[in-house]
Amino acid sequence: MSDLLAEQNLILIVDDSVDTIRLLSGMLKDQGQILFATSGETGIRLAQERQPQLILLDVEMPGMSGYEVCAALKGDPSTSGCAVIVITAHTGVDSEVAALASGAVDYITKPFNPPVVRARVQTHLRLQQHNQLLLQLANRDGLTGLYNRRFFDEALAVEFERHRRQKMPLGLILIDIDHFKAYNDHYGHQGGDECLKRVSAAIGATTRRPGEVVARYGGEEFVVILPHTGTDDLQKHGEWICKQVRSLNLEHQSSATASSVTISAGLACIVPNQSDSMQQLIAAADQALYQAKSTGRNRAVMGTPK
Ligand SMILES: Nc1nc2c(ncn2[C@@H]2O[C@H](COP(=O)(O)OP(=O)(O)OP(=O)(O)O)[C@@H](O)[C@H]2O)c(=O)[nH]1
Repeated sequence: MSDLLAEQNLILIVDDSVDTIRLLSGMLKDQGQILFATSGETGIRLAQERQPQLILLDVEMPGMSGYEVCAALKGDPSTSGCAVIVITAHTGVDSEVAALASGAVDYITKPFNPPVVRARVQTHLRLQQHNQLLLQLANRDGLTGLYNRRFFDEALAVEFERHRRQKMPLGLILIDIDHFKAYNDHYGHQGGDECLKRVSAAIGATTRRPGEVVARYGGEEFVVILPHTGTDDLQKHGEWICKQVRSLNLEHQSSATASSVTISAGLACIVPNQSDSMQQLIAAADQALYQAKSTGRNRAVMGTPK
């Protein structure tokens, strides 16, 4: 494995035996950065915090067993993407089946055969890299690098349900670049693409908290999901995004609004109840965006879900 690829890998070893951790760390030190935990509970916490590509997980541990830890990792969206290889002294078919049924991708028995351990780990790290690349291609917009519409639709559905359960306000911002057709006409399509990239980067840089999503919604439209955000904070956030784009000072000679590129933003917020749908939230933000456009552009306007 090249040094560059190895640098990007995080491998978590979860085993109550410090000797085993030492042995495995020695075998795998050139395949990635090694993290370790001596209990299942600590292993899960570390996996949530650090998102390793690969976890080597002992079956027999005091407290949670390896199978329980594996099932918990697979049931949590923040760790379900980590590949788990189960380690055990048992060589029976039943334990192998139990490991695979709990969500492990592979199974290594003690005593270790170092070349076999290294080869298996390397195979799964490569598969993980391919998976990550595929996910990147499936979820990201090619031009701007922001999340795409497909990812946004899924993320909003998840957040809507979460906020319904928690009875918390969910904020949404729809953004449209002002007079972008005129920008294309004046600066050419390639110039327009460059502008889209700069504006995307500015909007993307406004995300601060876990769960916030910035996506390209369509051609020159963007969308922001803001978890746990009520109307006051949403209004402030919308105005801040408009300001960040204005601060780019991208010349726009054919804009009827300003001498530089500006955006309009439609805002909407909802504490979803059983009968509300995410389409209502999107429609309210869309209606507010229309208002922002028709009342002068270069502003953030709040809508009301109906
Ligand atoms: N360069 C470039 N242009 C795009 C892309 N996607 C959409 N567009 C252009 O974005 C423009 C959107 O124009 P309109 O929807 O008419 O709106 P507008 O000119 O921005 O005017 P207002 O929204 O009313 O301020 C169209 O000319 C599209 O061709 C893209 O990926 N690259």
